[in-house]
Amino acid sequence: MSNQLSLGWPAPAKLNLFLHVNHRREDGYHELQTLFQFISHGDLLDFKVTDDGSLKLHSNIGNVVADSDNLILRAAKLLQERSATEKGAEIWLDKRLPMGGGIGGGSSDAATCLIALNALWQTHLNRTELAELGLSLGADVPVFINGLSAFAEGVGEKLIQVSPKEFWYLVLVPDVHVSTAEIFQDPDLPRNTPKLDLDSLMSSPWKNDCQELVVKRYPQVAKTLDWLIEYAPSRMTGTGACVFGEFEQQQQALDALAQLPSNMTGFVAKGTNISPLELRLAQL
Ligand SMILES: C[C@@](CO)(OP(=O)(O)O)[C@H](O)COP(=O)(O)OP(=O)(O)OC[C@H]1O[C@@H](n2ccc(N)nc2=O)[C@H](O)[C@@H]1O
Ligand SMILES: Nc1ncnc2c1ncn2[C@@H]1O[C@H](COP(=O)(O)OP(=O)(O)O)[C@@H](O)[C@H]1O
Repeated sequence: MSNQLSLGWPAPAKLNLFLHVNHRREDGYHELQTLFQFISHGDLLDFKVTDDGSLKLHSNIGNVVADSDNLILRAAKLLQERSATEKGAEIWLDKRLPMGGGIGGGSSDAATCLIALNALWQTHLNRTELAELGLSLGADVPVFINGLSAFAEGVGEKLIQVSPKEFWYLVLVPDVHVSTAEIFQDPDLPRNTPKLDLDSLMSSPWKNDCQELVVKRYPQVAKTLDWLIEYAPSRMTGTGACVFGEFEQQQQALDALAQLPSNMTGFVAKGTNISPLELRLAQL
């Protein structure tokens, strides 16, 4: 595989179909219960394996963040260290997902990088080992490595496979950045939703415990959600700012998108319980 281009590795976004905050731990992190589903919209990565150990990232939007902070380069470096491979890579990122919107673009890029380079470098780590590496980069990385929609507990690392209905979603992207750390530090965040068993959670109405607070703090999120809720059952994903409405048919979601005021942005995507990354991996 050396020095060959390997094109079209998807890094799909995720939605948190529900998100419950159960408890703040001694270390400040929060115990969550959440349901992750992938959607058919994401970033795309291309790779060229090199023999000199160097790592280089190019992107359609220039510097995504400083190289030392970029989750793609951090993931590649971790895999090099863990496997002691002497190989390197040139990586091209086609960034399509909004950053910091609660749809997991950075985490998904990191997961795709780990899965793709593990295959291309032939470093032979298994999924559990890759998920462990990924967790050190972010709480949402393991679910992207696993590649299956999942119910998650802990800080997101304890995963149980589930298959929620694959709706069509209209995802709206409010023009505001919501910091995950800031929301989890806010004294007004409710953090006492009782832990429930999976069957009860799947059959109760789904909610996001961060939504009320984010809506209160960020009028742009409130306005966007108010608009969307007229068209479909709608909620916020993660700690925001993105919100999603669920539709039975693609056309219904597209019709709503066509009505979107010019000062709002969004896209239509399908919920998918198997990550598009799995399908790409199977093509090798
Ligand atoms: C809550 C979720 C749900 O998907 O939100 P989104 O980021 O997707 O919006 C994620 O698990 C977020 O994971 P991730 O984005 O990796 O969070 P991190 O960077 O690890 O955490 C940022 C900060 O948020 C707080 N934090 C994060 C996760 C958690 N379970 N409890 C916390 O208290 C911590 O203060 C941490 O320093
Ligand atoms: N490759 C990357 N893509 C996006 N964000 C990245 C990347 N590498 C590092 N980051 C940083 O991670 C933060 C969270 O990214 P992202 O996963 O998009 O947010 P969220 O989890 O809220 O959807 C960004 O604000 C950015 O500073």
